[in-house]
Amino acid sequence: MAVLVTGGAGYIGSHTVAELITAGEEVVIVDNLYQGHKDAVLGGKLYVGDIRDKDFLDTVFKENTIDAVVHFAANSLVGESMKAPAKYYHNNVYGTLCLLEKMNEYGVSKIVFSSTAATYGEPENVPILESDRTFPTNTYGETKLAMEKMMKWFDIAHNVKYVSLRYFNACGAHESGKIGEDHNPETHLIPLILEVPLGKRPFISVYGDDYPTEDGTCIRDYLHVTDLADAHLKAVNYLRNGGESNVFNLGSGTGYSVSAVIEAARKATGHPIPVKVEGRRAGDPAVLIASSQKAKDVLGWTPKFDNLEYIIGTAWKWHEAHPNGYAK
Ligand SMILES: NC(=O)c1ccc[n+]([C@@H]2O[C@H](COP(=O)([O-])OP(=O)(O)OC[C@H]3O[C@@H](n4cnc5c(N)ncnc54)[C@H](O)[C@@H]3O)[C@@H](O)[C@H]2O)c1
Ligand SMILES: O=c1ccn([C@@H]2O[C@H](COP(=O)(O)OP(=O)(O)O[C@H]3O[C@H](CO)[C@@H](O)[C@H](O)[C@H]3O)[C@@H](O)[C@H]2O)c(=O)[nH]1
Repeated sequence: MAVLVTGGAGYIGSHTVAELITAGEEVVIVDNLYQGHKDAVLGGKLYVGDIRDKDFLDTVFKENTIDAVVHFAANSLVGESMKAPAKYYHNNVYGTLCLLEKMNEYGVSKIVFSSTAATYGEPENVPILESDRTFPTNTYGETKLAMEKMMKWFDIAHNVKYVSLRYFNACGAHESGKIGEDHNPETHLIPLILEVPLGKRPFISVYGDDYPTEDGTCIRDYLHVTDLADAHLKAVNYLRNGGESNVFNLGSGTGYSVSAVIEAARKATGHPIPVKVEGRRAGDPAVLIASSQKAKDVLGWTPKFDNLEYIIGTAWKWHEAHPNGYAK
C-alpha cells in the first residue's frame, strides 16, 4: 500500500517524502513542477502532472495501490492570491475537488491536508486554538478553509476521513543538506534574509516596525520543516488506526519578531545582515502563535527543533551549497 503525496516535489512535500521513505513507506508523488523540483524528490515514484487533470489521476490511481493521500499541491502566496483569486480558487479548490472525487472513485478514504494559520485571519486570542474563529483576511486562507469544508462534506457523504494540519511558518532545511527551500519568486522571510550573506541582495526589508509588539515588528511562530513532515506521518497513522476527521495546529508555540529572526540569522551566518525598514505588507496580522497542544495530545507529536539559530543554520547549510537553488 502506498502513500500518495501531491505537491511532493515542493518544499514541505519533499521533506515529507524523505521522512515517509525513512519510515519504510512506499511513496507515490504527483507534482506539476510549477514550484516543485525533480531533484527535491529523494525517492518514491514521481508522476509529473496536474491534479486537475482527471485522466492523469486515473493513471496514478490505477497503477498504484494507494491507502492514504497527503495533499500539499496548492498555490500559497498571500499577496498573489489577493490579485489573482481565480487562480487560487481553480488550483486550490477545484484541484482538491478533482482529487477527492478520484479518491472516492478508487476507494481511498484517508487524506492529510496542508492547511494554514491564514484560515484564522486576525486572531482573537494568542496562542491560537483550533476552536477559535476562522475568518480569513486573504483569498489564499479563504480557499484553504473552503478545502477543509469540502473534506468535511466528503466525510459525511462518502466516509473519506481527513486530518487538516494548520501550519504556522515552515522554515529550515533537511539536516542532511540534500533538500531545502527553493521558491520562485521567494517571498518567505528566512530564505530572503539568507540572500544577503549570499551576496544576492544588499539588505533585508523589514515590513513595518510600528506593530503593537515589543520591538514593533511582526511576530510569527517558526517551525522546522522536518518537524512538520513528522506530523504528517503521525497524521497518516492516526487515520490508519481509525481516527476521526480532525483539525490540528502545528507550530512551535514560541513567537519570534522579524527583528529577532534577523538577529538569529546574523548569529547563524556570521554576517552583519543590514536592514531597511519599509511600510507594512498588506494583510499581515501583528502576532501569529499556535497552540499545538491538541496535536501533542492526540497525535503524540512534539517538535524536536526548538532553537531558531540552529533551525536557520540548517537552511543556511542548504542555501550556501545551492546559492541558485535546485538545477533549473
Ligand atoms: N510554507 C509555509 O510556511 C506554509 C504554511 C502553511 C501552509 N502551507 C501549505 O503547505 C503546502 C506546501 O507548501 P510549500 O511551501 O511546500 O509550497 P510549494 O509551492 O513548495 O509546494 C507545492 C507543490 O505543489 C505543486 N503543485 C501546485 N499545484 C499543483 C497542481 N495543480 N498539480 C500538481 N502539483 C501542483 C507545486 O509544483 C509544488 O511543488 C501548500 O499547500 C501551502 O499552502 C505552507
Ligand atoms: O522580506 C520580508 C519578508 C517577510 N517579512 C515579514 O516576515 C514575517 C513572515 O513573513 P513570511 O515568511 O512571508 O510568512 P507569512 O506571511 O507569515 O506566511 C507564511 O506562514 C503562513 C502561516 O503562518 C502561511 O499561511 C503562508 O503560506 C506562509 O507563507 C511577516 O511579518 C512579513 O511581513 C519581512 O519583514 N520582510
